[in-house]
Amino acid sequence: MSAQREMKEKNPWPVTIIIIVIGVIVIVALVTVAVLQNMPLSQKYKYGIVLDAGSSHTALYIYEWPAEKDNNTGRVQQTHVCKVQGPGISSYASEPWKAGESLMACMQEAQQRVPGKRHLETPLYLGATAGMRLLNMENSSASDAVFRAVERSLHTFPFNFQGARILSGQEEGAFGWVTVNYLADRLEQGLETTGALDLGGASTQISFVSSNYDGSESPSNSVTFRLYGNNYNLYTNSFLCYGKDQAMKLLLAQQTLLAPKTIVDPCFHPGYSEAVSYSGLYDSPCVSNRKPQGAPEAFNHTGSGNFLQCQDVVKSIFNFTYCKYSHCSFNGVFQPLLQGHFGAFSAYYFVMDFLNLTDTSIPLTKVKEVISSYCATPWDEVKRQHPGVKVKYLAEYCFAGAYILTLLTEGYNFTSDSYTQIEFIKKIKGSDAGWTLGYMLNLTNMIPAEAPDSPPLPYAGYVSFVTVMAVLLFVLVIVSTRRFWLRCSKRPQIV
Ligand SMILES: Nc1ccn([C@@H]2O[C@H](COP(=O)(O)OP(=O)(O)OP(=O)(O)O)[C@@H](O)[C@H]2O)c(=O)n1
Ligand SMILES: [Ca+2]
Repeated sequence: MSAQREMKEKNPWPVTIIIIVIGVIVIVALVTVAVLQNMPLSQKYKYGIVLDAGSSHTALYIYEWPAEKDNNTGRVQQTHVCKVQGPGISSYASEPWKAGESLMACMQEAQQRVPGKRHLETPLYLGATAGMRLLNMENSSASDAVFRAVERSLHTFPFNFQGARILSGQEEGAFGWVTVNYLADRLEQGLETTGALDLGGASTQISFVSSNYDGSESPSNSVTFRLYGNNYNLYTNSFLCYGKDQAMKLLLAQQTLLAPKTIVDPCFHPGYSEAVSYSGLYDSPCVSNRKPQGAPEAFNHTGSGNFLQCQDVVKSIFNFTYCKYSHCSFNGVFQPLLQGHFGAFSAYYFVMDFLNLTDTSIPLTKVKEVISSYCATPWDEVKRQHPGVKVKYLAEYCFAGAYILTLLTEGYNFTSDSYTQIEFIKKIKGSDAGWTLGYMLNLTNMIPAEAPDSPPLPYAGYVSFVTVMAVLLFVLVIVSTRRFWLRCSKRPQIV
């Protein structure tokens, strides 16, 4: 009996096995709890909706971001875009209710796309740009009526509607810059920023950071931001009437002064011929003061497809003669020296993409040759070659190509070297380049002024650290237990 007890007391294994089992259970429990407790929550998303009420069209964008990273560095991305059928809301000045009506289909789509339980908290914004700026200048009660109609429609949806308003040109430029740099991760990482070039239908914006610009020379062109702990002094300018459609009106108005009945336009294809009404041409404040006295009802707009002559006429809509600052772009507007990389979007992209000229390593001389050859192509042949493209766009790509080149090189002073720093873009990482994302990020305070604190270890590092430490601790306990038992078993037994 006493010999059996002795044997049991000298054999350490049963106790060691129990300790190992308990130890393994403790480690597994410890690591599991630590990992689960600190694991990013299962992906729940929040949403935001922005309606871009541009001069030529309206588009609805839905953005989403991980719910738990609300006020942090969580990636906000575009999940859906809906193109509103019909023209921009400013075109409904004479029947404002139609402006509200036009948004219904895209809004219904948004209602389907955003999960029902998020509807009430989802902010909805409508921002109008140059088309409404012009309508407001021309007839403010008509622009108010359009806004009332649009607001009435938007209020019928269950979202958190934050209002409809006209953005200033400065906001439009600055938020386009924020969008481009946010999407390319340049702000969070404090990298050198990319400039933004936006060509709309009625206005065009240029925004960039230049190290020789502190904002003092022309304060109205300066916007300052503090984002993720960095200060930015942004130069931005919006040229009202220098969007693609209004610039074309300036060009036509210029030419009708010389030939009021038939203009032979070098920026349109040979064989092109359209009747244009004077009232349609002069319906915008960009040109209304130039309407010739006793103009006929309509004029005949024909094309000759001559790129060099087209460039000359295009140049005539810019004023390069006066500048009260150290440097100017055009029309006496201050512009610091260009610096860095630029993203060019909206009509810059549509036009250059159509002309197969988005590659900016193509030398400017070659770019001119390509546009020149497109302009010289007879109109019938152009239509035959591009049956799927809207005829209005097709007719205007010759003018638009010449206009973009003139705006960039003569207007903003891009050289054959700095032209290569431009990238014609539509989307960045799946989200459209444009002012809407920057606008929403700003209004929802989603870009912090200071860089957020981050945990000392990334999640994977944290998990590895906890596991290694727990295993080490376990090995230590086992080794100590075995040593203890071995020592006990070697001690002389008192019988
Ligand atoms: N495939 C396309 C699509 C659009 N356009 C033209 O691109 C111009 C600008 O379009 P957009 O950037 O959508 O202008 P808006 O936002 O409507 O105008 P704004 O920003 O001035 O208010 C318009 O003249 C339109 O005719 C084009 O040439 N080819
Ligand atoms: Ca626009």
